[in-house]
Amino acid sequence: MKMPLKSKFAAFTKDTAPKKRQLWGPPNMLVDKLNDSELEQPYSGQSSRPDDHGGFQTDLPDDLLSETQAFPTAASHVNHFTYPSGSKPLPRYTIRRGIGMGGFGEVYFAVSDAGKEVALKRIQRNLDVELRGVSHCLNLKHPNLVSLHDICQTDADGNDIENVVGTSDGASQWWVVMEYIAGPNLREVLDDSPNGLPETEVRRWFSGMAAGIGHLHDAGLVHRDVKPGNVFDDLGIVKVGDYGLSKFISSSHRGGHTESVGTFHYMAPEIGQGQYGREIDIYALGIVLHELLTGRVPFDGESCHEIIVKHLTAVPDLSGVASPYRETIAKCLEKDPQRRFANVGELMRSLNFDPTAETESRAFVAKVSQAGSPAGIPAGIPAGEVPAGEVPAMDHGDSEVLNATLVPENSLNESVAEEPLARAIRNSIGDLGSWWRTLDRSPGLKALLFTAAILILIVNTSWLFPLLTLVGFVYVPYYIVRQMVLHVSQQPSYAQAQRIAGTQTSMQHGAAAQHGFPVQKLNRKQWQHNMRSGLRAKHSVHRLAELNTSWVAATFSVVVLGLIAGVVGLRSGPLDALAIAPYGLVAAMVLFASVSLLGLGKLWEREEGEGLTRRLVLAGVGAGVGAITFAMSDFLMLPLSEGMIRDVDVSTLPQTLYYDSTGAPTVTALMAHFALLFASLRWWKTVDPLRRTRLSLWSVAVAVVAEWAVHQLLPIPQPAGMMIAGGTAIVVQMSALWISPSRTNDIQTSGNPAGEIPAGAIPAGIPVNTSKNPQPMDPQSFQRGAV
Ligand SMILES: Nc1ncnc2c1ncn2[C@@H]1O[C@H](COP(=O)(O)OP(=O)(O)OP(=O)(O)O)[C@@H](O)[C@H]1O
Repeated sequence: MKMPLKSKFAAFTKDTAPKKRQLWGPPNMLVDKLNDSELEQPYSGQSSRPDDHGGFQTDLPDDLLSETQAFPTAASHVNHFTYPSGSKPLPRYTIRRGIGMGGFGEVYFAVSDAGKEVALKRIQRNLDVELRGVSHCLNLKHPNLVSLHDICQTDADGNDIENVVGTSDGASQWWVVMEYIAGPNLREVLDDSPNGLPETEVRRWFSGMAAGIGHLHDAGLVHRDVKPGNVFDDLGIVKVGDYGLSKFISSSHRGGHTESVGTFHYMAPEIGQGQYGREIDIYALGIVLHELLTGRVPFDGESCHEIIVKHLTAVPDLSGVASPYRETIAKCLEKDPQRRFANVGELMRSLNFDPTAETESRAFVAKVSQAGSPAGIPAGIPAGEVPAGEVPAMDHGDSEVLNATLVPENSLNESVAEEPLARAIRNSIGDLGSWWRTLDRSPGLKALLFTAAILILIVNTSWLFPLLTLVGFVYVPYYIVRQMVLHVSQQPSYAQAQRIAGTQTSMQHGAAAQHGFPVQKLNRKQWQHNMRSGLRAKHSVHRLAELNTSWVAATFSVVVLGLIAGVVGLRSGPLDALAIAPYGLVAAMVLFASVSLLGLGKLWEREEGEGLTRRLVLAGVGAGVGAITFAMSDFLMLPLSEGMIRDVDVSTLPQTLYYDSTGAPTVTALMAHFALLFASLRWWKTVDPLRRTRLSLWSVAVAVVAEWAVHQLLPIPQPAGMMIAGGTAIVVQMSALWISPSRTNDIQTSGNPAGEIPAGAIPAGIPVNTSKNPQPMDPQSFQRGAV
């Protein structure tokens, strides 16, 4: 049974977690509640252990627990804060209380020596912090962003470390000093509203989020962790927090970050491919909008794997969402990042947000309604009156430069960037659509305008149609070639990019590794299962480009094999057209068969497939090969009877239907022969990107033996038949896409041919899925066991 999101979070936060709203409120009140005498009790020495529910029990007194417990995510495997109230682990700041714990570490409420209230985030686990570019984040100012004040490093004794650039050693400690937000976060608000929020509230939260995230994008940053838990209500102003951090913490250490199951629900499909463009934020915004409206996320499941697969493959059910939210969410949740909104402004325009109504998202107003004014100037405030320091010192040109420098991991994404003309057309159509929707005219007048526009188009078809056809003739080949070139340039990293569902594995590995457990490898079936999800999610343009690449490779392979066969076969004897022609015929047949099989393989790579249907289709391909063989031999005037039928007495052949009086096969015999040959072999396995090795000589041998067997029933000239069968098996394997299991790292490749996980490789308590039909592991039980 599916667990509602709220319960899922509740399961993680467990019943030990108090309503977090109790923790919020005016800070002074909180400080009062948590008086120092209570808080100064030493935290160390308190034991924690897994309880029956997968949460934790603690020996801390209940009343203290109710105020100070760390709880918010599954990552809360440490259930008490390191620093008690009154301590000064960071010079100039005194900790008042712990607020909560997330994927990166603990968050404290603290007060500076001068009395400024701040939130201190202690980055745990000796993470590498790359400070290059952090200053840019620190200097961002926007009403809808939680301000980052500083990032500091202290040594083991709590002293400032002067030279902060670099990575932390074991003894030093990183701290993020940020604006303290007293209000609730959106996760808590949504947990209290299982059916979603009223529309006005939806608009307030969403426009504030969009404004903050839009500003980040303009500054060349991608948030990467947009989720309700990172959005706060600060006295009516919506603020987005936790930005930038994931960028500056070395990716090799993000295991903890992904431990929170909540994150999976907002994870764009391309993240598994290492793409971190701003489109992932647009995707997450779409998910949050759905949740704001309905109280549910569009993709939920029993396990993180199920959720990821849904992100990759499922079409969201938006039937319960009213227009225009439905269309907007659908576009945000497009699997292909290029089909989503190009930017946050476009997203907001699709919702017809009335800029004047969203007072909380004033910066967004500034951006949308005062296009051209510096981003971040609240609407209604003349630029000249903006307080000093409120205007970010960058323009859009700077943003582009920053994009290039701050989002380097997204090279894959950059290279498949939408074709400029297509983007311009798409944007224009989008703009036209939103203009039409916002056009303040009566329905009658709108209908009249619409009819007039159609009429104008019809009247002008005489020149419009040829013009568009001409443009199409130029543009379509250009588009395909562009995609091919871009795709081919990405081919070397393809196997790596296919680690989509491997994200789950990485997450499990990350969690296991963090707890010091040996990392478990997947068995072959599990690996294939995960990889197949990635293949399924591939965009059809990429599929087409791959197919083109394979076809080109097949042509080269055929030429090379043909030359080799020719050199070997014609090394002695006359070198005339009649001698060369049979090799040409065989090469042409191998090419035709390979091209057809590669095409089918591309169609079938998404599924394990149903054998019988595929064999029937293959029989059709074989019949085609036979027919063309006959036609070509006729055209080249190659006798099919001469010396090539072996082991067969011509008089025994069924002449009326299959063979003529000389024993030469008719077109029917050739068609039947190849139909039988193609249907008898599982060619889809031979061209499967997930096959065991790129070129299996065993498959080639099987094809040749099968040809020999069919030849015993329906003889054809040999060794031409065997050359066609064997040659096809070689060419398709050489040219079909192959994802190397060893390059993807996740599979157990050696020492265990059966692919089973060896007993004892996994510590007790971590569930191991060894079933024949691998089911994804449940992150909750995983973490329960792991901790
Ligand atoms: N600036 C802040 N002011 C007040 N509370 C904050 C602030 N930043 C974070 N918190 C709270 O601290 C707790 C931990 O936050 P943190 O961002 O570390 O974790 P998270 O968002 O739950 O997980 P992750 O780090 O994986 O995004 C949460 O309850 C969050 O609401």
